[in-house]
Amino acid sequence: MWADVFYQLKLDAESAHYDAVQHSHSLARTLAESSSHVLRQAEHATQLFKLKFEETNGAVRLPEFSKRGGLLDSVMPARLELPIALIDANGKLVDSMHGTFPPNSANQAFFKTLSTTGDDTTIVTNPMVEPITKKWQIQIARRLEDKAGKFAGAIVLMIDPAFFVEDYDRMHVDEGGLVMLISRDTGLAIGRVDEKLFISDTMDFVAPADPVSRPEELILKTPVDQTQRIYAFRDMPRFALTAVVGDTTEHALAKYNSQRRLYFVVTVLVSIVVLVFSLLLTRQARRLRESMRESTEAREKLHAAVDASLDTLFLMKACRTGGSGGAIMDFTLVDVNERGASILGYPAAEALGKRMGDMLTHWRSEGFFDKCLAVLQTGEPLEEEIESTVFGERLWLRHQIVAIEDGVAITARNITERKRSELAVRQNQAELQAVNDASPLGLVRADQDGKCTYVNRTFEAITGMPREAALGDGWFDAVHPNDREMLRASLRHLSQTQQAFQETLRCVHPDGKIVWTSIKVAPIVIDKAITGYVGTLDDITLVRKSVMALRESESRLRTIADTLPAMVAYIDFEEIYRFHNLAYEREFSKSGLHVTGRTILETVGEKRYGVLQPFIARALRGETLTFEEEDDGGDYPRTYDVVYIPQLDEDGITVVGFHVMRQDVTAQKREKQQLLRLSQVDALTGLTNRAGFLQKLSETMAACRESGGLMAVMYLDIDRFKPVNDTYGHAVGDALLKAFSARLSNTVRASDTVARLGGDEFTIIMDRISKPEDATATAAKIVHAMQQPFELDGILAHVSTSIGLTYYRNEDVNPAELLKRADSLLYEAKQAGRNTYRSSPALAEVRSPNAA
Ligand SMILES: Nc1nc2c(ncn2[C@@H]2O[C@H](COP(=O)(O)OP(=O)(O)OP(=O)(O)O)[C@@H](O)[C@H]2O)c(=O)[nH]1
Repeated sequence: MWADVFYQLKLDAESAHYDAVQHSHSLARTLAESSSHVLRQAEHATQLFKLKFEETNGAVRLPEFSKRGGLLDSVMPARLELPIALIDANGKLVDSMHGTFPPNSANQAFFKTLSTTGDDTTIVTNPMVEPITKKWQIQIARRLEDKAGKFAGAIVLMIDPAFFVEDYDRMHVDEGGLVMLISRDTGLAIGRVDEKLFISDTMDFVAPADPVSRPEELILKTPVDQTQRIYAFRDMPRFALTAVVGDTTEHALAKYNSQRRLYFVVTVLVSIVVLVFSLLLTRQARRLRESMRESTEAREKLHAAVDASLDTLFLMKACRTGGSGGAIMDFTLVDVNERGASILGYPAAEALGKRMGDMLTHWRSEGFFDKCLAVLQTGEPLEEEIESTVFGERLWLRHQIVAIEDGVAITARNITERKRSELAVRQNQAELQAVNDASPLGLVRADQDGKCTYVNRTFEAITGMPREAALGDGWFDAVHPNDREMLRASLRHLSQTQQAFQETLRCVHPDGKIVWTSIKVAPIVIDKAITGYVGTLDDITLVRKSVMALRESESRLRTIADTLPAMVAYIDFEEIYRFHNLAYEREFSKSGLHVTGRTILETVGEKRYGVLQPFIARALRGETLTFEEEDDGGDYPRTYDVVYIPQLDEDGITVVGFHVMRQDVTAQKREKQQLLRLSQVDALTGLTNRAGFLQKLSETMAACRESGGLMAVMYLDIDRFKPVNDTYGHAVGDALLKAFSARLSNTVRASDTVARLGGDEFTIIMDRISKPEDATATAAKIVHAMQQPFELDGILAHVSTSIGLTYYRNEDVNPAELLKRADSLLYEAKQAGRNTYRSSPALAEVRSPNAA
């Protein structure tokens, strides 16, 4: 359609163009004729002048010729005031009007031609620029002769070409149309567009675009203005001019363009309509194809489904005696799937059209025919599961018989497997029943409302309630009245939380016997909803008795343990307190601790645990041990006697924990230390006695060995003490001993140990002396101090002392030997006359001023 439209438009365009050319050509012809007419009239005017000139023998003049109503006015309107000139035979300007002419034209070509040729013709020049007025002019000149026929001059008439194109209104040129005269020889052109006159000396044009069909058309090489036009021309051969008229393309093709727009609008509308219809048709066609494809697919699927179906499918039509209306004697197979055909033992194609009675041996004996007949006659479909013999094998079949038009459709499925599974399930259920009944636990199942749906034999035995009585809400009656509310509350809580619970409750037999049971109930949850409950019931009467006995035993044990003053605890292998008595609780509850369940480390803290850990490790290795634990964590330091006794497992080997017995012995220890201290003090003088001295000596020697320091030991004896005793009595002797002791203590350093070994013998331990001279100086000081008399209750006693002084520094000597060494030196001092000291020569020889 579009091709036709374009083709038609092409034809119309050509036709419109042709018409435009013809129209322009017609106007050009009019212009050419009009212009030729004017030029001819001008020629005619010159001829009239010539005639008049010759008639008047050269007397006629221009004003007379050009006057209104004169000769010129008869051929050319005088009002045009055409420039006109009269030139004599010498070329000299005789007269002129309405224009400026050269005074002499003898040298001009037209004059020479006219003067030399004898023809009575006009010379019409190409348009040219008039030298004086500078206007375009066409000059028309004619030879004048005298009576003798000799050249007498020339009449010259000038016509402005604008005159030809100004009068274009007669040509009905439309707005924007162009009217133009072109000089074929010079290319000079004058034209007009609307009111605007234009002159060009370069107007050029080419041959028509289609010289065959439109020979009148003309193409301008250089456009006159911006307007597109269709030009046509008409030659004026006599005057070497060409008349050109151009109609605007817009105007010339207006009708065509309007028609083209109409074509387009109509074509577009038609196209849209066609397109819409096409789309609708395409969509309909696609839907049709789709539905056909779906229908084909559905049919194929149905066939495939029927073929692949586990069901056998038979379509049968009634086979009657004597044609339609007769009694049905059998059914004829009209359609069957592959599975059905295989049961019949024929390929499907062969089986079609055969009677069922001929193909199935049990057709009538197993009642199939009668059933089909009944369905066909009553219209009631039949669905049942039957056991049948197929190819000698007993199979379970589920079949459905539905009436169709004058026949029946049978679908049958082999459900032997399912039937066997059901049997197996029933078998399993029976076994499960037996297992349930054999279970030592009572089992109860309830629906979502808590109504009992099942109990096993054990439940009956435990509760003394028969199954029938337990069903529904009956099972609650088996529970002791005091425990029923608790059970109901637990079931309510379970229904809200879906969390299983376990409770201990009592059951009451009809004879009043109480059975303690542990009941555990769990919900059956499907898709987050409770669909029922399962509970187990365990007879714990015996266990409970044992537990009660155990609790009683434990209680007794606790009572005993709590009455003990000692702290008693049991700690397991993980070092966690599992048991402790009241004393233990008192001890640790002071710091706010609850010990049971905590580890030893958590209970006693890191510091004490560091001390205890080695003992704990030994106990857990199976060692029974006793140790003394010092605790300085309280208000005052305390001492405990601790016993760890490991606890062995039943195998007698594995240590599972240990018992702790912890007793505060702080008071006993303090008493013991007091006794010890007293046993080492001399009763008379209050100084350290021999035992205390020997212990102190041993300790000081050990410290010296360790530090490498120097120590000194002095052995003193009072000189001539016996006479004091003898003279003044024993009491004075005692007083002297005390005074001696006091003076001795005052003479030495506070850190030195002064001891009385017995009688009048004393010792001094000088710990950590820097050099031997310190000790000898002290010995000398003592000797000197004791030379002073002692005033004893009015008695003045004069005694002195002798000293044996020895040293010790990391030697292999025991305390007794060291003391002996000092004693020997004392002896030496005595031997030396008393009142002096003797020291170990090995270390230093220091003598007092009185020393011998
Ligand atoms: N009053 C009193 N006398 C005591 C005590 N113990 C011992 N004696 C006496 O002290 C005397 C010690 O005598 P000696 O050291 O042998 O005699 P001495 O007179 O000091 O002689 P020298 O040591 O050789 O100068 C004895 O007579 C003892 O009976 C005591 O506890 N009190």
